Amino acid sequence: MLSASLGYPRIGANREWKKALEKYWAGGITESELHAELREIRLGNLKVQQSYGIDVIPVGDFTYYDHILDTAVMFGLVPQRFGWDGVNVDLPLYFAMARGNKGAAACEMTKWFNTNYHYIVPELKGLTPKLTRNRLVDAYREGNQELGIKGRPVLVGLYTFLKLSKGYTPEELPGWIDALLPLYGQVLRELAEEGAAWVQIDEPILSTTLEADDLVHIARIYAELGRLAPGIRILVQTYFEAVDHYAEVVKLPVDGIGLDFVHDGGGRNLQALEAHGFPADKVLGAGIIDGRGIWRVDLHERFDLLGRLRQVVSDERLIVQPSNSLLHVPVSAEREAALDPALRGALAFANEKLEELALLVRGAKHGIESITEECVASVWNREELGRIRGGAASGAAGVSALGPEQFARPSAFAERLAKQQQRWQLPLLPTTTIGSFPQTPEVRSARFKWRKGEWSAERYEQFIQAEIQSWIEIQTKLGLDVFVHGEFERTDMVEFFGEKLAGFAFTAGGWVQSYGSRCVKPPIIYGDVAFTAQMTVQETVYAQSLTGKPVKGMLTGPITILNWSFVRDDLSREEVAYQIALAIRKEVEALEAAGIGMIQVDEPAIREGLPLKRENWPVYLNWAVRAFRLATSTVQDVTQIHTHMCYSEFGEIMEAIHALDADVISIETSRSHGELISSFEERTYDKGIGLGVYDIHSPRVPTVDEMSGMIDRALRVLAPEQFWINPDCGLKTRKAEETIAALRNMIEATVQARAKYGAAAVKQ
Ligand SMILES: CN1c2c(nc(N)[nH]c2=O)NC[C@@H]1CNc1ccc(C(=O)N[C@@H](CCC(=O)N[C@@H](CCC(=O)N[C@@H](CCC(=O)O)C(=O)O)C(=O)O)C(=O)O)cc1
Ligand SMILES: N[C@@H](CCS)C(=O)O
Ligand SMILES: [Zn+2]
Repeated sequence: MLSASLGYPRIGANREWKKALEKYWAGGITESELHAELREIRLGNLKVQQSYGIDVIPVGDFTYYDHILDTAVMFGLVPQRFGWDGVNVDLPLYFAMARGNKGAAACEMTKWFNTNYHYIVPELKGLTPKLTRNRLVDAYREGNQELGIKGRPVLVGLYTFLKLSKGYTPEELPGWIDALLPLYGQVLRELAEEGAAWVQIDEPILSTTLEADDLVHIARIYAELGRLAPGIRILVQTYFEAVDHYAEVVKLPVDGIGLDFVHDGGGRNLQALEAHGFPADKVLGAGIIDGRGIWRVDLHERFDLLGRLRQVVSDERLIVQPSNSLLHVPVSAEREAALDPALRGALAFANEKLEELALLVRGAKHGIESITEECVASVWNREELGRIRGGAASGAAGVSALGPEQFARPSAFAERLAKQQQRWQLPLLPTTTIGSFPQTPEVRSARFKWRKGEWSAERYEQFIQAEIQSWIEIQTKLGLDVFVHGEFERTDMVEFFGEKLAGFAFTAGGWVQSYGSRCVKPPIIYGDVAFTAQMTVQETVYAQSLTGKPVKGMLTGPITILNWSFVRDDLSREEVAYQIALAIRKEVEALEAAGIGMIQVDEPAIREGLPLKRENWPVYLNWAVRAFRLATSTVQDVTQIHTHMCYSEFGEIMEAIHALDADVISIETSRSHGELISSFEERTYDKGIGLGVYDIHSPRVPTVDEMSGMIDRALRVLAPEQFWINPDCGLKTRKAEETIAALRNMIEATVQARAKYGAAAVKQ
């Protein structure tokens, strides 16, 4: 029996990766310095995995931005607008695809399955693939030569890659498979020549709901790859859910299959394995340690699971591994000494997970007695955690006592709208932003000084007030219609609320990559969530005191707080969502009582939480919508509830979006080049809506014409009376100059649109 890792966090124990990239982008280090810094992190990652005694160590999972972008670039899939010479994809071009440059908009970015990791969407239209550089050979060679580690290269599977790409029709899919097969074959052959014995090919698409054709294509791909590259053994890796077609998947003509035994719909992979057996000529990669959660396992319980797997698969064909790449968890819990020891003891980040794997393999090889001490400790850890959780006031039980009126606004939308229009007298096509303004180094450093005790709370508060004041002035000068206070006091839109609500803990260094160099520090929900004190009223009321324009209160919704936190595993997610909803509702009510008449409750993660299997969608969407409504329904008709969503494909959940019953919604649209707009073609969406008119994740300032184009496209399917003009998302990642320049252009595009659509609106 061996242990394996499927991928390791790139960011470094202290986010060295992020810091190096950002220094390079800011011109602070040269390209060769960047290469040297990232090389050190990359090799360091391999060494750590080796030091935990992991037998099979992944190579090629490291990246300079995103592994899907790497795959596209490896196959020369560079969209024409970047003017590629067709020879070598250099670093500026690579980063331009991710972040945009002066001449070309960035590629789209979207959620990686149901995680908060975002990948760059490959664009295939009009392109012919070719192998540029075999980056897996480079990675394998480096590990081998520098550290003597004969790693297992990781590659995203051809079918998953194509399914996540855009720019081709369903009829063109077989042609794309044919075009990529020889290239995948060449990559694998070259790896074999370099000495790699195995390759891990990730096909998480196998864990989603598949159509009949999908399996036919997948079987053809792997039959063909086996023929093209007979010298290397292939492990097809699935994760994030059970595979629906177990018998077909394990029959694929490959040498190993990786299955997730943690996130498998309540044991479906295990049931299938026990019912159908496992082919005797294949290796099973058994994902038995949670690669997405952060709780230490009960080693006894995992050992029992391993025992059941060993009944079906012999030890020499069994590899014990995390359920998925450890990319989704922080690096090490070692830094978390400030936490309550009971909580600290129950945490397993990437390194602790590797330790758990090594222990399980040791137990299997030498008998469970060889890990008795660790088994006892693991049980004790979980008991201690239960002790500090306190008595569970179950959210669902609490919710069942709430009447239906708690989940619905007192009046229908049309009635509310009339009262809100009366109150606000907004112009046609009102302009607003999504909430955050630049979190400059000064803002972050002020917070850092306050946290370290160098600044008093009073000084920090004054600093935040000065930022708010300055941005109220900027919004006034720009001529926006609905203002925001700017969220300067927040580290992150989820972590901030986690720090203020009961039931949450937050870490010192629990960072996880979200997209590119941007990281998040998800708070940990370990106990019952409850409101303790007002969280946002002071800053919002202060901002409102400086202007006659409405200032939107700005909160994060229950589903987003849930999805972007690490969540306790002893209560259902639904119950935890209701607990959060009731806490957020208290803040909504406090804002309203303080005179704030527009309140935005952001739910950008609602789509991301959607189960991978379609049959599980209705149940999730039902409780997600109920949680949002529970948080927002007790306000008066004249109080306008806004919500916001970004970086997901929303077309499929329009009905649920409608059911949220928010008065106004803003949705990211421009980074996906306006694709969402077609979802409104049926013209059934009747509430206020702002489809983002520019991409905020790119440092590039969009032109007035580009934004006018977005407005025109949207107004082909939406009425001007319901349309709002706003950027795609919050502006915290942008510099002040970029933000002001882009908003100035947005206002200019609005002025032009009002002139163009105003007359038509009057006529209607
Ligand atoms: C809107 N999005 C969000 C997602 N998920 C979230 N949890 N939050 C989001 O806003 N998912 C979808 C999208 C896109 N994703 C992201 C994710 C992350 C960012 C982002 O800007 N991240 C920041 C980190 C923010 C933060 O918490 N900062 C802290 C700590 C700052 C820090 O590094 N301090 C230094 C010292 C500073 C000094 O001056 O000395 C240190 O600790 O070493 C803070 O503000 O206090 C990032 O930079 O990665 C955006 C979108
Ligand atoms: N209000 C948040 C939403 C981000 S999804 C912001 O503006 O940053
Ligand atoms: Zn957003």
